[in-house]
Amino acid sequence: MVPQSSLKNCLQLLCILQAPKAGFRSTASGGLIMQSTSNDVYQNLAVEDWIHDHMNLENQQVLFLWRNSPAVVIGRHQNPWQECNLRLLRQKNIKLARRRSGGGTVYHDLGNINLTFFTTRKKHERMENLKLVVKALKALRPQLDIHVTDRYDILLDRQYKISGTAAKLGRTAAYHHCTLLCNTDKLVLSSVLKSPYKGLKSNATPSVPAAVKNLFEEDSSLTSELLLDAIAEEYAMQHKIDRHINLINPADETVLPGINNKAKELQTWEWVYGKTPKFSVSTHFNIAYKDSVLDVKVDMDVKHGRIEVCNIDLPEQWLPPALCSELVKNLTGSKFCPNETTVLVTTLLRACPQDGDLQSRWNLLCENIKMLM
Ligand SMILES: Nc1ncnc2c1ncn2[C@@H]1O[C@H](COP(=O)(O)OC(=O)CCCC[C@@H]2CCSS2)[C@@H](O)[C@H]1O
Repeated sequence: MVPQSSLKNCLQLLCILQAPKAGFRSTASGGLIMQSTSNDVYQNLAVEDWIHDHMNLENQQVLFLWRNSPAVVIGRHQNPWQECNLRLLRQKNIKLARRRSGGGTVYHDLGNINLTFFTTRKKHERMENLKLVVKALKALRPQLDIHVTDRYDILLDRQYKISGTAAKLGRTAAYHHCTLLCNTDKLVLSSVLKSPYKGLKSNATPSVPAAVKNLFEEDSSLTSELLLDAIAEEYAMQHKIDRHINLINPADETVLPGINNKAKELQTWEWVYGKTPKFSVSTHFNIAYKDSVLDVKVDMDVKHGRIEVCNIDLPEQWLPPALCSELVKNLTGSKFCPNETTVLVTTLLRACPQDGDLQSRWNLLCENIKMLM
């Protein structure tokens, strides 16, 4: 049985969210605080998209609070191969998401909170939002030494980053979102945000690495819940609204029509990898086989995540040139992706003479090529 009060809240939220954009009727309040019931990064980014696309923010600003299970979130114009260790992400089951705002790459887990401030484009004010966060933290723990930098990071003790910022400015609506490190796994953070890929050239936005710290390290009585409540309270006070946090389920199509399609789109390979700005890989690797060591040179141009031009340079006596050019031909046009390459090389190998020695060489070569991806 749903309690009467939460049913009422849910209906109120439904009315507010679904009021038609043009004829939106403002409530008496000038703002709304929402918190996601989901820890899925794609669903939460989809809520951001939904609010940005559907809500009239003219008389009503929104603060959206959310947390994710382990995920790496890259900026809109970034290259995931350049920014993180994709193999480690796959091994550790850490999701990779591309957001719609620009800027660098961050790591999320349940020890990190995310805050999204929605306003009209005209009222977009990153510094004000960050000052609000600092004020809330100071109200909670006055001894904290925290301040906002001119690149909109929040620093602890003048040197450790505890929050990173990015923004999306639409035609009329805008949002500013930021992280806040409370108790994130720093070992995982630093290991996943290290790229092992060599010889990569691109014009994609690079991240700006920083020394990070958790607020919990400074004061072990701090929890994500305490921080969220303190920020909601400060937001409510400054916007003169009810401090009630409206829970929102990002899978609920009755409240957020079309949300599931938005979440699906954010998970597609075409969005996450395919939106990577054009880049090139120019590298070489050694293959040790029997008594010799072979040097293999590989050059690739990758556009929309697909191999556009491919060159593999290796001695003729090691692999029949026809086979090498068949590999190059098949790689061209395919996704720069180890799974797709596995399927492709397995199919090619089936059509090959059943020669054990040749197969071993082929496997070694293909494994090394997959390691570049
Ligand atoms: N969670 C988190 N919070 C703060 N700083 C982080 C975090 N994860 C990594 N880092 C550090 O920031 C740099 C990248 O800094 P850089 O300045 O390049 O990028 C950012 O800060 C982007 C912030 C995006 C915020 C969005 C809000 C909701 S969805 S993601 C990285 O190399 C680490 O050193």
